[in-house]
Amino acid sequence: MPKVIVTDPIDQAGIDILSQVAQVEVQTQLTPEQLIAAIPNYDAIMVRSGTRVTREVIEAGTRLKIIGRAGVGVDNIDVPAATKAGILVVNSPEGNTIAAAEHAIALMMALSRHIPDANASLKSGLWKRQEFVGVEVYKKTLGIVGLGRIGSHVAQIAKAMGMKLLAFDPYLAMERAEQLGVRLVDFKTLVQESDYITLHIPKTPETTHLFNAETFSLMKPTARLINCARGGLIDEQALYEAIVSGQIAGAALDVFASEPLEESPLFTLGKEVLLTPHLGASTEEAQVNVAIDVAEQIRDVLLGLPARSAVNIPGLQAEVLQNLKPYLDLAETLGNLVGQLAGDRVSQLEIRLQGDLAEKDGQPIIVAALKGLLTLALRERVNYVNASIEAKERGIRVVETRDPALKDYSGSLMLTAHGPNGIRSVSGALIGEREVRVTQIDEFPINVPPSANMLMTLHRDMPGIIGRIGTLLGAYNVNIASMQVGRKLIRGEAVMVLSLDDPLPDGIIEEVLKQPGIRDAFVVNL
Ligand SMILES: NC(=O)c1ccc[n+]([C@@H]2O[C@H](COP(=O)([O-])OP(=O)(O)OC[C@H]3O[C@@H](n4cnc5c(N)ncnc54)[C@H](O)[C@@H]3O)[C@@H](O)[C@H]2O)c1
Ligand SMILES: O=C(O)CC[C@@H](O)C(=O)O
Repeated sequence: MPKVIVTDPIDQAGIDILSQVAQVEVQTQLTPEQLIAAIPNYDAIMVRSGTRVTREVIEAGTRLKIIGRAGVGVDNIDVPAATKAGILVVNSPEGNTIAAAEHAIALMMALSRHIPDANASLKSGLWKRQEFVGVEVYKKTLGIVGLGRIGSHVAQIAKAMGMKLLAFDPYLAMERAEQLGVRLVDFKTLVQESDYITLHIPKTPETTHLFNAETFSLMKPTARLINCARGGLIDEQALYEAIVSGQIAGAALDVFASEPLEESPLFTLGKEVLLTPHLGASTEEAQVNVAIDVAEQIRDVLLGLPARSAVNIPGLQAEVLQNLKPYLDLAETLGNLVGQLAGDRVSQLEIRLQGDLAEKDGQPIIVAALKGLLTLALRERVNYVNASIEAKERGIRVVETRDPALKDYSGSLMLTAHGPNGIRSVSGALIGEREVRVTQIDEFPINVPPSANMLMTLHRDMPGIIGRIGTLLGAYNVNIASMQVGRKLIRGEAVMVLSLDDPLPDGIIEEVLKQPGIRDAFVVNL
């Protein structure tokens, strides 16, 4: 039974799902060193934001197939290292959207009305009404940086509260902003015109310290900044100085450059600063959502099914995989076959999508073909996650071409590889819905189903050749399941493909090559 380790508090609903297919161990107090020592025993790890899944953890995780992040941000996971190792990373892109958006709004309101300080003051026995006079958000301008899932929901709530909305999101279509009643502006305009600014962007090199001393100098002295997205988007020291100097009015932060936050100059400030310990996703509902969402994906992947929210194989979403599955099998088979023909160190692979297949998304089919090709060298170390990276690292140039006019099958695929054995090509198609057929090898038309043990010859078409090969295999006690010959001209060059019930014993290829008329012979395992 596979083993899954859960290293952050996860709702029981998720543990129950994992337990359907795996032995689950919950260990939420591990040090980084203890995690590295433990990880070789597990097939999957499930985390929230509390565990750092570093390169060292990934490299030690020799059995790992999947890393599940019960939440959105994957900045605590070394995704490139996981991709390189062929480990799938999945998250829950929507499970905590509402929770995070509501927390941002809660922070904005609590900051505006000094609720935490007023509460603490009253509980300490004081009745100070004058000290906690706040400001209204009605008719104020809210600048939303990042109008994705959470930013959009914040926009909807803020609109209902009577706020004017601006957004900065260079990757968003104008129509989407219009639908939400938000004016898309450049960053400087947003910073200068907003009374409140709320951040809903990922942390990337481009967004790190987006709010720094220079940004604060552009903001209104009455402006307040909310960050419920990621630590590191704000230069916290510069924020402290901007508040102390009166450059801006205040800030409410849920996330910090270093977590858990143990010391900060912001701790010394009063009601103009409001801090929560990364609680954006901490609602009962969100924790159930993300736990179920990610646990289901881990369960499915351990059962050999696709994941619906894979972070490191964009383009291979579950529905796409389901629809394309027969074609992925075809591409993988042909990739493997053409690799065996072209020899080690293929420098270029051309993938030609023909007929109806030319209308489909080529990316997953290319990945499957590369997986088939690289399986020859990398065996089980290559998969859909790392096939493209491994191909790139090996200097394999990938060329995608399309020929919708070719209608010999409803959809067919031709792969051409440049390798030490020259430029070799194979074609294949699906018979019915999902039966793979190899339909051409180099220039020779054939029609063979792939099988685990195959013998292929290139030879001169001449009487007696089929009989001699049959007799030779018989002498080695190898049973022939099916045989196909393809040729372009009578007594010209030809190809023979035999599907065998038994593996070919060592030394037989040398014997085949000695037969008259045989130009080349290969064992092919598909
Ligand atoms: N505090 C929490 O507990 C909590 C909970 C959930 C999510 N989050 C964080 O909130 C953030 C937003 O999550 P989401 O689900 O809305 O993500 P999303 O991917 O749906 O939206 C992000 C938006 O940011 C935009 N964007 C990217 N780079 C940008 C840039 N340089 N400038 C402006 N816009 C940019 C994208 O175009 C996108 O529209 C993430 O960082 C996520 O990790 C925090
Ligand atoms: O795990 C958490 O509670 C935080 C999750 C949040 O930061 C996210 O990016 O989804």
